[in-house]
Amino acid sequence: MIGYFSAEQIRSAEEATGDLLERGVLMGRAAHAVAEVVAAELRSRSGGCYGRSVGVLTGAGDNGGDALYAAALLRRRGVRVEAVLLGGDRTHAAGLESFRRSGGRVVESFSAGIDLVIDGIVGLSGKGSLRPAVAALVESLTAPIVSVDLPSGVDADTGQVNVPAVRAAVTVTFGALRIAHVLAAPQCGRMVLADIGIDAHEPTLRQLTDAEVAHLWPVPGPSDDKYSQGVVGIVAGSARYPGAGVLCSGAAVAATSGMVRYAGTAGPQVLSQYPEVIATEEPEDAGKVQAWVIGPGAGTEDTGVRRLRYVLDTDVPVLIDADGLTLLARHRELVVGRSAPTLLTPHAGEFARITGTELGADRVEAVRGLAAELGVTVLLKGRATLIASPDGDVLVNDAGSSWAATAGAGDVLSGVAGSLLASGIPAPLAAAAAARVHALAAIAASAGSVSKTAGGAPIGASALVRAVSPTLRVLLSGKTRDDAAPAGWEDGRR
Ligand SMILES: NC(=O)C1=CN([C@@H]2O[C@H](COP(=O)(O)OP(=O)(O)OC[C@H]3O[C@@H](n4cnc5c(N)ncnc54)[C@H](O)[C@@H]3O)[C@@H](O)[C@H]2O)[C@@H](O)CC1
Ligand SMILES: [K+]
Repeated sequence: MIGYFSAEQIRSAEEATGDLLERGVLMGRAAHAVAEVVAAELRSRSGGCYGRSVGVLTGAGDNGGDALYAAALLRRRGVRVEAVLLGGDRTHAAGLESFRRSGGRVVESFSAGIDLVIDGIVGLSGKGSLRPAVAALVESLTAPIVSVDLPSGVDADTGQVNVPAVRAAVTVTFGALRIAHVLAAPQCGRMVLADIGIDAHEPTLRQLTDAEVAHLWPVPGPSDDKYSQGVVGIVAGSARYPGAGVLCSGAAVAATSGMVRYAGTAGPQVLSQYPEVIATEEPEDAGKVQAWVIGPGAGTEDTGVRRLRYVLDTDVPVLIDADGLTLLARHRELVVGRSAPTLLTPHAGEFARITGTELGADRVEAVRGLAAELGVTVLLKGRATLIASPDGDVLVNDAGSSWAATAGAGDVLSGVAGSLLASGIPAPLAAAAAARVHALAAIAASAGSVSKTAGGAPIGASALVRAVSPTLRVLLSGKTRDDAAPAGWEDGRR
């Protein structure tokens, strides 16, 4: 499990160190970590440290203090350092003194040809857009940037990326990851987490590791058969959108060894691609299932409402997506008080349709609010997908790429998550594990190989379905012994 913490949680953890914080020990450690990362970047980008030049941008707080102390340490390695003090006379005094003593120069603007910039404008206390003068300077930067704690202009708690904000090549943070490091991951570049001797507990957001996903993924045991592993029913696709039924069913077939039933008018198209699926026209005729997926391409007319009412009246988990969410927005009462879990998987537009208001900057609060209000699990899609349980717990998955931003990719996610629900995995974990595998499959499909992690080409959702199995093969290859289970996750299974 990877934890992400709010600014307040980080401050409390820092305060809990008492003496260390007051004596500036933590800042010294932070500066040391920044200097190490900058030195390594200089070596890899320009072949060494000595004689290279680094520009430092400082604001009015301790973030600038970290940057100035780091620059003083770099000066001792023969790096030329110059600083633009954007915080004026509120610049961190002791940091500035150390910087000056080391031979650092304070300048109005950077010399031509600097090799790298240290961004110490704002960190945890940054709020709102960067001041206009600062913004203009940030926009003019061309050298690679190492951000201290957070890329300036990115909100620590919501991950909101103001315009402009620093786009870092590397971000060095301290003690524990901040929420913005996952919600605004593309802005942060490579993350380095330095141990400065603080302990933060009970993160606001948690992300499953690949090992945890592998551990909870269902694989058939010696006494399993097609029924015992969970049967998922898919109500998706229509005469107008048969493809949604095909993609959703195909993803469900690939995700687990359990059985897939299909209910809708796209049965012939589904069967032509996946003959292992059992198809009927109506969910009432489908036979017993352990979970339902309803909505992708299913249409929003009266038959849709009737089918939605039918599946929500059952006592098995139900995943509602796409057209199902549009119908739900008009009949929210249908999910309230269900005995079995309900999982909603909206994108931002569908989320706004259900809540009646546009998603604001604070996606975590929004998704948590809807989950609590309806008593359901909500998976809000995005580059960083958020999954909120009714009890307020929030999981996150950073997709690591945006290749899955393509038509039909949501249908694939529903199919994968639905088959996990049918296998008995609790809704939040099923949603998070599905999001993780979906993201890994998108990268693999785009790269053309599961072993390649970089490069790639645009993909369609069919390629994404085909990549599910190879992705799982790699993911599950580490799942050999029960004692390889990460602590704390055994209890996650029902
Ligand atoms: N507290 C500690 O023990 C430690 C703190 N550390 C550093 O201290 C940082 C937090 O320092 P501070 O709380 O002093 O605050 P910051 O340095 O994040 O911000 C300083 C000031 O910048 C101004 N500001 C806010 N938003 C702005 C904007 N949009 N544009 C321009 N200026 C803006 C405000 O006046 C704010 O108080 C962390 O991010 C980290 O880098 C590290 O040294 C580790 C230890
Ligand atoms: K910063």
